Amino acid sequence: MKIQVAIDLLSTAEALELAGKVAPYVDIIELGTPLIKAEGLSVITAIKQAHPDKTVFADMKTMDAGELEADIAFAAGADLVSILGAADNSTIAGAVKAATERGKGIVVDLIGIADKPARAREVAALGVQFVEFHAGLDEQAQPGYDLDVLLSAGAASQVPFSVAGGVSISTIADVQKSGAQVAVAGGAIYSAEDPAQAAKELQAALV
Ligand SMILES: O=C([C@H](O)CO)[C@H](O)[C@H](O)COP(=O)(O)O
Repeated sequence: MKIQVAIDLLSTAEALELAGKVAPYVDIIELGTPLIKAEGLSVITAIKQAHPDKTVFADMKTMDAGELEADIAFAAGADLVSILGAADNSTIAGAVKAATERGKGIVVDLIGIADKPARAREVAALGVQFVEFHAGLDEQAQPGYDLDVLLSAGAASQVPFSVAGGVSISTIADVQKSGAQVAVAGGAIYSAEDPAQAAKELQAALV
């Protein structure tokens, strides 16, 4: 299983600093949606230039104009771009077209989707790289939030998937057991006192 650090900070300088600390322990560096909105596509270019050996994930969360939005993120240096699972199939197909032309990949984010396994199977058939079983920061903050629900849904989907929703050192083993290809960790790394150590421990917890 790969580890993806989600950088939900708000400046390119902070993102570069964090990525520099944690890069040795992660496979994928994700530029979070708030970061891209705050800094623009230039943050993608800055991170890719600093870490050309890493997979750079632009969390665009695109809902429309899939081909156009994916293409501008790829042109800026992204290797993977997220499109929302709530988008029309034509939006996802357009993004996949852009990815295919550039030799890159699309990840569909199932945030807000009720029947995640069913939608995962639909979008997998459109040629996406993998599907993200995701509970966003607001959903995680609600009483009774349970990561296990996401893990069960991912396992039931029978398509390549990632998991994002407050993954931490206490849950990463369960994420791996669920069969996920990628564990996404944001706050567990960027909010840690020592982000490099936190990322190292996540990596060390993998079997
Ligand atoms: O995608 C995310 C969220 O929508 C804000 O951009 C997070 O990066 C994702 O939820 C992972 O972060 P954590 O839940 O803090 O691990």
